[in-house]
Amino acid sequence: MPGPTRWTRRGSGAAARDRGLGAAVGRGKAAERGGAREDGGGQGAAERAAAEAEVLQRRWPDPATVLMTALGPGSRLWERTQGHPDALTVRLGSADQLAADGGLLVAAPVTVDLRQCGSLGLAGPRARVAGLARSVVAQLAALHSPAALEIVLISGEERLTEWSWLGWLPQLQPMRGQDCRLLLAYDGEQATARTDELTRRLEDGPLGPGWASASPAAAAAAAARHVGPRTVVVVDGAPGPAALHDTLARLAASGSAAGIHLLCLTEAPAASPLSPLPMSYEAACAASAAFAASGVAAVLSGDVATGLQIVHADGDGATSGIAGVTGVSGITGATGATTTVTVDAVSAAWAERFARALAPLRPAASAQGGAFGGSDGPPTVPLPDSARLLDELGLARATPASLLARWAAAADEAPAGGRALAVLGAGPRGALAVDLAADGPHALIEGTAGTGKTELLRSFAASLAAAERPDRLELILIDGAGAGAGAGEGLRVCTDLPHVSTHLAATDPVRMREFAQALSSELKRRAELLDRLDFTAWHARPHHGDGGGEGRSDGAADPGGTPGAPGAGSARVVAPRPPGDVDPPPSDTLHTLNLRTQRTAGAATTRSRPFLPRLVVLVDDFDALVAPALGSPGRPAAGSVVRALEAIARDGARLGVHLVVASGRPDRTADTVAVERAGLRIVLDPRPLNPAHPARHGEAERPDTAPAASPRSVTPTPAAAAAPGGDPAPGRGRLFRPQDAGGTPFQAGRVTGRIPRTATQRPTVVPLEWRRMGDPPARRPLRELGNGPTDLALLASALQRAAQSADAPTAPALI
Ligand SMILES: Nc1ncnc2c1ncn2[C@@H]1O[C@H](COP(=O)(O)OP(=O)(O)OP(=O)(O)O)[C@@H](O)[C@H]1O
Repeated sequence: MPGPTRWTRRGSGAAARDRGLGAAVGRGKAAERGGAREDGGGQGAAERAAAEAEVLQRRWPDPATVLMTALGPGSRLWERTQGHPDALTVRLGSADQLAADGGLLVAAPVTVDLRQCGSLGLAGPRARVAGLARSVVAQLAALHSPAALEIVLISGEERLTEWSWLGWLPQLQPMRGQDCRLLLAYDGEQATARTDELTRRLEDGPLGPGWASASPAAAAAAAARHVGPRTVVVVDGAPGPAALHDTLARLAASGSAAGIHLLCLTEAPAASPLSPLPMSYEAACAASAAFAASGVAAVLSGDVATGLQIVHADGDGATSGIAGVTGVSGITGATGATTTVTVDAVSAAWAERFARALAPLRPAASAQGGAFGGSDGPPTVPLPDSARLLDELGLARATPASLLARWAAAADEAPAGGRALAVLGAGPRGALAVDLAADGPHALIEGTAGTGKTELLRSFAASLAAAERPDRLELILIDGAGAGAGAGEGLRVCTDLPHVSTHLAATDPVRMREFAQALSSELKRRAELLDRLDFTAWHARPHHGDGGGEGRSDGAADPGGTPGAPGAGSARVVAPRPPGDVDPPPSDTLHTLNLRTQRTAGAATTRSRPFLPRLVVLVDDFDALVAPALGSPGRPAAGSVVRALEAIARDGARLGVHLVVASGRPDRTADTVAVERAGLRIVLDPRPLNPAHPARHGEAERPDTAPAASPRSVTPTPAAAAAPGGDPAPGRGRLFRPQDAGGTPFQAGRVTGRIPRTATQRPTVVPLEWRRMGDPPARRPLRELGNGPTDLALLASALQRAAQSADAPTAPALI
């Protein structure tokens, strides 16, 4: 950090002279001087100078123009996009300046480019420095959109009212997944949260974890290369311990390497004969370490502190001008002595009016590209510790009517053949969904023991079922470990879903072989039926007799109808699958509704078209099928089941058959076709992405660096078993789509939890206090009904009733 004694002032050789006259008077004097110059220099130079001054005024608008821009809103609103030549350049005031050709630029703007100076300190008597700071922040907010600039305030409770106008600015909304309502800090805890968020970005930036000790040259070089949105942090009397002040000082010195610029306010006597500039500057440095570390400082001057002098922290600008500062070199007065700058300042009422005008404005969606989060869509939010699938599905109160509406919408929107859409849970931008038809065709879930694979498969099944009618989507469930007596049969609870035609537990070799054979026959049947078409094309093709594609005719016109318009003939008639035994349904609900009776040959044969729903086969403990334990009952037949599944992996895409497998031992399954052909990969791993920061907020934004989160490998680690700082959080994972190397983090939605007491979704009322806006938002605690039904049971029951009223039968069981 440069010492306070190494300073350079710009703008005055006579600090005693306080212009303090306001712009109008200043302009009058300047005009006189300009007139004198005209006599000697000719009219042409004066006119050129006037025109040049006007251009400069337009380029760096004064406070009046800034306010009009917000109130309009004017065409200049948020004009400074990333890469704009004047981005992050703020006007501090105005001064008469000499043009290159000798003309006088009257009251031309004096500006500081934060990109070049890194951070800017503002020092002076409190009331005056606050007025200047308001003007600077308002310029930034008017000229830079929230997509290009975020503004953070770190202050103390004593400034609560003073900065309350910031609450209206859209730039204070958290856009990088910060865990707060607004980017504010009024106490030590909030200030620590904000500085943690900022320092993380530096650690992840070009200087890496050693950013704090990087040389000024390295920081400046990294800052020059920075692309992307910027952050201006207003530091005004930061609360908290000394360590926080040190961090702020380091941020002031090196933050620009990651696009972070501090605006540090501090109270100091105005530079005047009583307190010469060096003394005022040093007083300010002593009061604030962040101020001292700022690349450039503006110290108010004069008896009434309406002047301004600019100090460069390392003194390099002494002879050659200060990099990033315009308007102060060559300043001259009538006597030829350098003059002070007349400071820009606005009142609190001005700022309030300005900020309220911006409050309702948001950047157009087209302007958001490349902003925080890097892509279109809503801003990122931190992932919750747990998520309820039904909430993520938007089915908090799953009712048959809501499901019927969903299915009807699917018939309208989905491509021919229907969709296989599954919401996995909460993602950084809301519910995270995958479409097996579009993104798959197959999916792989990997994770060590207890990471939530079985639960995710259940949620996968439940969510697929909520998205499509049972006659358009069939589910087959396989418990690969199949230890018997319920153990290892984690998917059995899903057999209540009306879409499930068959459940196989790998316990009985005879049944397993039958199943494998039936599955292979089903593939063959589909291949024959489709002929050379693929599944979607087959459903889209015009049918003889009805003139329309099946995909549209079923359900679109009549959501309650049977798939395939009755009476339509198929080019090739293939016998529908014969009904077979199914595992005895464990559920009372199922018995009550007796939906399985619909899976009779009668139900199938009344359809004039062959029954061809999309089929998803979900397999838990796939590794146990690939490498069955010695002595496990299913071992002799496991190979036949695996071969049938591999046939799906190879040919399923064309046949409308998808595979979703979960493996706890990737080392055993890595070479299987099922794994190789999985377009969607999900890695469950409860560890924080960077163990050095267990409690990171906004990890959703982080690029993936942890080797265990690679889409191809899961390595059991002790850290996986227990996330530091608390219990392990099962269900935390990352989804890797093709061409998505970093993956998308998510918290898997739980579906076997008990229905929460709050399932009725009463509104929650939370008092919002300005001083608490920097806290994490209040979240409604999820309290489950201790002995109530599970969400899965609630959903299954609603699905059954919906299927019944839609007359949408399930496919006959495979065996
Ligand atoms: N998304 C989730 N939210 C909350 N709890 C979960 C979630 N997923 C799983 N759990 C809980 O974590 C525990 C382990 O889950 P699960 O059995 O699904 O893990 P697994 O990876 O299949 O384990 P194993 O490989 O040992 O079978 C269970 O108690 C389950 O209720």
